[in-house]
Amino acid sequence: MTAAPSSAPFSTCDFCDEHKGDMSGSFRVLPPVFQSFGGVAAFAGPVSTVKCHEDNTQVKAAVESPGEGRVLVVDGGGSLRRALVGGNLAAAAARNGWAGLVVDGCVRDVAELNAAAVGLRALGLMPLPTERRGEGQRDVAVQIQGVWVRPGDWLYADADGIVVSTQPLAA
Ligand SMILES: O=C([O-])CC(=O)C(=O)O
Repeated sequence: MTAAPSSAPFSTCDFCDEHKGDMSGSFRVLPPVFQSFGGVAAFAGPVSTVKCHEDNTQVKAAVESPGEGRVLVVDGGGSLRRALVGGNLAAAAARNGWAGLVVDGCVRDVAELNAAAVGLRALGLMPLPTERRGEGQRDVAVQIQGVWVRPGDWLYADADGIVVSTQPLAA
């Protein structure tokens, strides 16, 4: 049993203790390449996805729509060349009830991100924004750092890491 941070209602370490023998693929762990931004340290919820490449049109549309406690997983292909989320989109995500965002790509406006009441993980900071060309896909299965994540999966992020499950996990 691992002590959870006082504010987190769950522990990814505890989930891993319980599910480390899972060979079904139902329980997955993302590689430890994400940095934590955003004003909420731990977050969880059902997954919605965006798949895009250096174009955040669909990310903007998603965070400007009701989040209903979900986590937006953005497959940006790991690109370090453009920021897919900045202060405005993080604030919109918080305002519209998204629990958090996991971005396989970069973000910008670090001070504004950290002031937003939303969880956020991303590969790093990059001040250059995208060009919005209207491209990208919504709610398709994506691969994040080689791990499949599907709309309707459950995602849990805390200070130790990020896990994904086809079923909600009991804290
Ligand atoms: O609008 C963008 O492309 C990203 C950004 O800077 C913001 O969210 O504030």
